[in-house]
Amino acid sequence: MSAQPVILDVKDISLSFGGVKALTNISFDVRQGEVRGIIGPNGAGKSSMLNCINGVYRPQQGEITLGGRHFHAMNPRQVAEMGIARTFQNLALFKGMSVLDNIMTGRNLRMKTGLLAQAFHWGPARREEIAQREKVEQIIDFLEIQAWRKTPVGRLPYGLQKRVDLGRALAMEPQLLLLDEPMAGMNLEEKQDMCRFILDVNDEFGTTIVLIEHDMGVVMDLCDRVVVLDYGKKIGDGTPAEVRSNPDVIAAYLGTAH
Ligand SMILES: Nc1ncnc2c1ncn2[C@@H]1O[C@H](COP(=O)(O)OP(=O)(O)OP(=O)(O)O)[C@@H](O)[C@H]1O
Repeated sequence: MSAQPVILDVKDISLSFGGVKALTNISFDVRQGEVRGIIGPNGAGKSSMLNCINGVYRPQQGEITLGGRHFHAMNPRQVAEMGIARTFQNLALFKGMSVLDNIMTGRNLRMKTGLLAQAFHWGPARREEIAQREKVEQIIDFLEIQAWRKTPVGRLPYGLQKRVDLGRALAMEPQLLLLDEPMAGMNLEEKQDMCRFILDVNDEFGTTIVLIEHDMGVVMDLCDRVVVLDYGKKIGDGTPAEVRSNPDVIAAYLGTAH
């Protein structure tokens, strides 16, 4: 793993909301093809970190280097065009729309024909839609959700909705996938399924993954390397075995209810 190039380099990022320091001088890197975890107790700054990477928050200090390009802050559109997709802690799906249509929304950025041509199903737009549909069907097969293709997402159990959200992100064919607590709120079986899909995405598509997780056990099973945050500061960084035996990490986790 250490031979792989760094594709995302986070340097000295600080972010405050008024008087609250959400992140203080955070630096870490992500290597191509790895599963990188960000863990930490409640309010540690995990979501804030992800939101700096995907351009939702603008840090007051620091720099992010992505694929060799330096940014102080990015906008979400730029981020998507650079091949970063994310899933959300609170699902961002269209509940009344089918599984298929929800995943199709992830293809928008890849559509070449204009909206007007799409609306009228003109020749090239029609052909493009068929090609896009094929890609979406592949993702549906991959995630084993064929049986619910036409079901409105709002009617599915939570674990399956999370899988559809992953499908929407995969439809963007990302280089880097950011997962915000992909296992939160799931029962044990749903968690095991999601773990398997995350590892399969990493394995079969070679997608680099950064994931936020509360549950130490999950991270230990999934991640190649882990960053540990506590009160906005980095207190650990290394392999799961290294961070698990780090006294600062142990203290931070023993000091909370996790
Ligand atoms: N938009 C915001 N406005 C004000 N304060 C914020 C905002 N977003 C985050 N914070 C604060 O920044 C700190 C870090 O929050 P963040 O959500 O990043 O932590 P987290 O590790 O993701 O927590 P959790 O595990 O509970 O999701 C917290 O003190 C939080 O209250």
